[in-house]
Amino acid sequence: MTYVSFSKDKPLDFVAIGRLCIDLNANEINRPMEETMTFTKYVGGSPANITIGMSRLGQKTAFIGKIANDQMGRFIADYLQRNGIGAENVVIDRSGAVTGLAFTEIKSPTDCSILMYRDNVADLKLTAGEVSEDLIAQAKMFLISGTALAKSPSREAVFQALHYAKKHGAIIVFDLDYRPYTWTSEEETAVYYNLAAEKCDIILGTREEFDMMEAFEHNPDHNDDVTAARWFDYSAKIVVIKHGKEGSIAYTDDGASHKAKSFPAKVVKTFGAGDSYASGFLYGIMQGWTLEKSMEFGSASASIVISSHSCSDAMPTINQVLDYIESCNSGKII
Ligand SMILES: Nc1ncnc2c1ncn2[C@@H]1O[C@H](COP(=O)(O)OP(=O)(O)OP(=O)(O)O)[C@@H](O)[C@H]1O
Ligand SMILES: O=C(O)C[C@@H](O)[C@H](O)C(=O)CO
Repeated sequence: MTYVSFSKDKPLDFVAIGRLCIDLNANEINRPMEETMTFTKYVGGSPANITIGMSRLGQKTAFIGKIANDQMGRFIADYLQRNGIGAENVVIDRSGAVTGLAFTEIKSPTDCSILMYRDNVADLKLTAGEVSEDLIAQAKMFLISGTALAKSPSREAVFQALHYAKKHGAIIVFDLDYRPYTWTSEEETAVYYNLAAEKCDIILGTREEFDMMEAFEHNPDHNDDVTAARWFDYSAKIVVIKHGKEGSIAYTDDGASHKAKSFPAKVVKTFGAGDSYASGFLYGIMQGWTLEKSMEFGSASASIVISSHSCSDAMPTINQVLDYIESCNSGKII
């Protein structure tokens, strides 16, 4: 099934731009963070998680970003290298910026939150001049993540990268990834998200994220059909609206749509669902699978990750996802 056409002769399957951070996930779970004493450190950052997921699924990947010139930055660089993710355009900050931290609070399997330390972070200091056109020219698929639009110079770096991706015919994905604490106002967010989304072939977001983008639009019922239709007037070929445990719905520019259920999960934490869903879904689209099969693969990938303590480390292989789907369909996992 071909919803989007990839340039087969390009050497890289997937390149993303945005934040490389550190997740510090509480070890003492099912309690507030005030009572948490220890954390486990993982590489994090939504676009980084998605890239790690694509790499775990056997895709040739690379990342564009900026890391701190300290132990955390070197931890991230080493992890990318160990996971086969090209880091030639991961720039080391020299201004004394730090690594973004995401402390996760797991009060219960359904009550999780993230405390993000985002002041003076290296990832938002990537400049347009540091973005490699040559690297983006090699990518079949190029992903941007909304949080990178939150501040300059990262904002300009993303728009320059979008220009390169359009120029070189990459399929452009926008994972909305709205994190309010990184923005000054919903209006500012909506303006920049909409400007970026107009250039993208595939847009993935939650109902709430699309609601934020529709601050100046008329969609009082938060209707998914209305949301999707808007983007087919621009560059979009596929629009995916995620609804948590209720599943997801995807639309294509030929008027088709498909609703997918979520898979059963022994939920440890809810976050990481979106990143793993994205890597699984995008993997399916790259293989030429149908919406239905791609959404199934993404949904199963999400259930695996939310049943795990980490996001990045838990990103599954192809066989792990296929085994999970088979186990659910045969009733071994309910
Ligand atoms: N509790 C759950 N049980 C099973 N599957 C889930 C659950 N929550 C989410 N998912 C799966 O993950 C997909 C994406 O989840 P969600 O809609 O929460 O995205 P998100 O908010 O971007 O995720 P994140 O929490 O990582 O930011 C859903 O469409 C569903 O397939
Ligand atoms: O995206 C972030 O900065 C936080 C992530 O690293 C974390 O794993 C998460 O929230 C995944 O969605």
